[in-house]
Amino acid sequence: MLRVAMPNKGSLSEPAAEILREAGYRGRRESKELVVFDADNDVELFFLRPRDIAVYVGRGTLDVGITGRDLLLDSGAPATERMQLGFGASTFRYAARPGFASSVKDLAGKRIATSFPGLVQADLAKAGVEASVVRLDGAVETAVTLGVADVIADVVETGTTLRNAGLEVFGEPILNSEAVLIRPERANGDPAVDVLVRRLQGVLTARDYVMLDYDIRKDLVEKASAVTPGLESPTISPLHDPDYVAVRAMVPRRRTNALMDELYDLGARAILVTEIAACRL
Ligand SMILES: Nc1ncnc2c1ncn2[C@@H]1O[C@H](COP(=O)(O)OP(=O)(O)OP(=O)(O)O)[C@@H](O)[C@H]1O
Ligand SMILES: O=P(O)(O)OC[C@H]1O[C@H](OP(=O)(O)OP(=O)(O)O)[C@H](O)[C@@H]1O
Ligand SMILES: [Mg+2]
Repeated sequence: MLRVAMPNKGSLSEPAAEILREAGYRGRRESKELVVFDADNDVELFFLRPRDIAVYVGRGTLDVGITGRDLLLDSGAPATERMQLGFGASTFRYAARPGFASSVKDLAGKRIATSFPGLVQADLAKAGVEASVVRLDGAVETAVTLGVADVIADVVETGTTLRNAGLEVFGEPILNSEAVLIRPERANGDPAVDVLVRRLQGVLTARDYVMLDYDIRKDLVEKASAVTPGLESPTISPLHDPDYVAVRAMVPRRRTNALMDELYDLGARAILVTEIAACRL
């Protein structure tokens, strides 16, 4: 039985539940459910605090988990990334009142508030800077207003929270984070994990690609195939009219309209886009 750690709350919990559901696993019936047994897939899901997930997986108590890269690295737990999940993207950055500092080098002797002391200590050590780290549970942006710290280091997505607190980012981002699937560092190969990874990859592919179909004159098929090479190679099918063929290929969703324009200019007609519900590459 595969034992999976899932975030029970916070911004990663809904998209994490969603990607597992799309991959064919059972979800929670209500948000207070702590353990879900999915007999059909022989999987047990444990809903835990996002911050604790790397601890459980690092100890090998649970086989895999979904958490943020920032939480994984902050924990220092012996767990590693098995795959990126394409949601929960954010940066982890220093911020202060405008003009207070321009790089980590300016932080010597200063007080830095954060919920990620592990990440901050490591960044300060790398820069050879000595500063004091004030550990807070959340809403760290307010620490500067209240005089508890000079600087904060926190998760930034849109930057709205910082702006509202009158703060500005400075220096290089400490980390680019996103949701990741993690494994114990010393894990052995596990076929059940490989199945989970393949299923999740299928979901990501179905989200990122669409299926494109079109008809084109036979003499243009090489040119058209170069525009839509597909994953391996496009499917070319004969049509009743011997001068035409039908072409079918997966294309990146974000390029759909640009590719349709290009194909139309080339002479393709009956260009159709369809969603991919699921796939296994
Ligand atoms: N605004 C955000 N955008 C993207 N990811 C975020 C955002 N806020 C937090 N995260 C990510 O969520 C994870 C932290 O989860 P956690 O549940 O501790 O905090 P949260 O999502 O801020 O929820 P809350 O503070 O309401 O409990 C980290 O990996 C962090 O990068
Ligand atoms: O750049 P933004 O789009 O504004 O998002 C970033 C904010 O979101 C999270 O806070 P959350 O609302 O989870 O509160 P918290 O600080 O208590 O965790 C994070 O800690 C930042 O404060
Ligand atoms: Mg938060």
